[in-house]
Amino acid sequence: MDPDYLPFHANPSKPEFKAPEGAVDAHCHVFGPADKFPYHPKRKYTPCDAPKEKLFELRDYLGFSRNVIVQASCHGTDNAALVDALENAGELARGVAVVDPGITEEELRVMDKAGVRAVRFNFVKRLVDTTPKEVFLSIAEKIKPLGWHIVVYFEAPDLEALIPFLNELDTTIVVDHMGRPDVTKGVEHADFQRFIDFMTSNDKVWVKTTCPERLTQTPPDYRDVVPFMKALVEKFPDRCLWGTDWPHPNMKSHTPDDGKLVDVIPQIAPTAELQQKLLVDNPMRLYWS
Ligand SMILES: O=C(O)/C=C(\C=C(/O)C(=O)O)C(=O)O
Repeated sequence: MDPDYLPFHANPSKPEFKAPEGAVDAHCHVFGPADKFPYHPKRKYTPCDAPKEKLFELRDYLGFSRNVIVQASCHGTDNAALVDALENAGELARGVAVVDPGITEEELRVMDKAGVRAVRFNFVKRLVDTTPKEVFLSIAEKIKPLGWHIVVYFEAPDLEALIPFLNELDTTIVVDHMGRPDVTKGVEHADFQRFIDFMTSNDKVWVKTTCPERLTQTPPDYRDVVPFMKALVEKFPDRCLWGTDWPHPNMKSHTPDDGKLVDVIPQIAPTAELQQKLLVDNPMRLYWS
């Protein structure tokens, strides 16, 4: 593991918040173990091993029932660890893969059978090299027959330039980590309002109200991020997802306590109805329907 990154929390606290029956951790990863699922030679970071057994143990400990496991850049387009976890979890997990443009229909069918329901387009420059938009568009065409959607990961300054490309994608789009707003600018700043306007004018766009631990300027206090998460849940209650982002790769500021992340949920979704949509209805409609 890269020496300056922190491993995931060995003993997270038990959350005070009781998630509703069937709650879904809709953004998490499995890493390695490296001796069985090696990391990509062109990766930009090396995480600590974070195997499926630890993820499923955390799921149960936090009071959740299902996972949506997202391929991370450290495994590149080798989705073997992801597929292994999906096959082990059966109906309790779905996946988001990262694929090459040359992927075959048969390879896609195998992934779909395992539980993959989306591909991920990563635009975060510290994680991946630039992929030509034509390549992403060709992948978007290939997944259409399967009915998969597209998860996108970008940083707030990139949104304006990405909008024309995102508008070309005629499928559901799910934005990771709220498009990574700069929380020092406040909810009313033009940057976050641009994201809200983008979601308002495109009902195909969903958002993950995730990663206060990455966005906060006051770790491990996440109060500066809550207004952003809460605003999205209130404005788009039927198009929000929540996740732990376990095992929290590339964290340097602190080691997130997953139990404390769960306890942020009632601050952003203060009613049982909003919690049901955020944690059960929305992810079930998108990944298990
Ligand atoms: O885990 C996350 O979702 C966030 C990060 C990493 C990745 O998503 C990835 O490697 O694909 C990050 O911001 O470093």
